[in-house]
Amino acid sequence: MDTLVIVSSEKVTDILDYTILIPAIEKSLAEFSKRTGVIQPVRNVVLIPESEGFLGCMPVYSREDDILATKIVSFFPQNKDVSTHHAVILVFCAHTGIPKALLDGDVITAKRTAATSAVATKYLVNGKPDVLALLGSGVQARSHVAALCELFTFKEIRIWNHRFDGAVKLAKEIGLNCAACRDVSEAVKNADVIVTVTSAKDPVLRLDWVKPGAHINAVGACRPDWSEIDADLMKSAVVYVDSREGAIKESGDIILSQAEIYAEIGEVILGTREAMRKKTTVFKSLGMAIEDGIAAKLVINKLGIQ
Ligand SMILES: NC(=O)C1=CN([C@@H]2O[C@H](COP(=O)(O)OP(=O)(O)OC[C@H]3O[C@@H](n4cnc5c(N)ncnc54)[C@H](O)[C@@H]3O)[C@@H](O)[C@H]2O)C=CC1
Ligand SMILES: O=C([O-])C1=[NH+]CCC1
Repeated sequence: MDTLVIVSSEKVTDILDYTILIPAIEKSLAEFSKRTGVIQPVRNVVLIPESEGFLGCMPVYSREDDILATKIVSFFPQNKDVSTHHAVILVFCAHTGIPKALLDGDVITAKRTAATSAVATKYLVNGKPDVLALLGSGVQARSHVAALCELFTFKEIRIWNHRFDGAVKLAKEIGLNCAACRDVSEAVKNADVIVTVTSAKDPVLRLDWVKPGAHINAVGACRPDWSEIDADLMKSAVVYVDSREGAIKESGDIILSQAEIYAEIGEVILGTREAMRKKTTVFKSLGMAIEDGIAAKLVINKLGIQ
């Protein structure tokens, strides 16, 4: 085996800028929805009952992008002093199958998920958004603020968390235009963009709290029996997903509510499905291996890894 290069989270952080990541993710979402050059099975998951978590394996091949890679990601929701998600991404030569690089996947997972929501918001938000509401105050909440602020200038950012001190801490980090809220209804009132990034297994966001025409990035609840969004909201919104196949197998928000999927976000980017900006829209994100593969490729290209 040729030398396998190990890429640390520090290196990934240095290289992976949203200005390059967001357009690359946009292109890869479109590529995925063309159904021609990307082979990506639905995540294979081993459940770990003791910790109510899982280990997921996410392989992908993209002919167009010359990517052969797999992410392995763990989710231990009860972790207290360490992160709840950990990941590595193994990149292979797409022509020989020789392993090339092993990258830390924590930062890539945080940034590519937020970049994906930023792309979905760009296509689905109704006009220029002033108010952003985040439900959850962990890793993804932080990366979502950074990615969304790359594309939009919010007058107000509101944070709710099931533990109020988490919301207060994040609000202080973000600064002046940001407030911690004690209730979800207060956080999302008149919000133009809402991001749900919690480890909740039951709905935290309800239909009657959401402004008609708002755009919601529903990022948590990645198991078929978990949900973050109540069924009435799911059924009344226009629902977009990253992958139809993934959503009908993994998303409790969709399975439990029986909401209809209108389109993949890649189809909107391709122009084959409409962006219903004036309606309330939900982008249900589960996370795709092609997002990890593209992000990993940006990093290894920059490092000159052949
Ligand atoms: N769609 C995607 O591509 C990805 C989705 N995720 C999901 O996003 C969510 C957030 O991930 P991270 O920020 O990395 O996790 P984190 O552990 O850093 O943050 C989780 C947040 O949820 C809150 N929380 C925990 N239990 C809760 C409950 N029962 N009800 C309400 N809030 C609760 C925590 O206080 C914390 O603010 C998770 O559901 C995770 O699985 C994570 C990575 C990728
Ligand atoms: O795509 C991803 O890496 C994940 N989605 C849900 C948990 C981790």
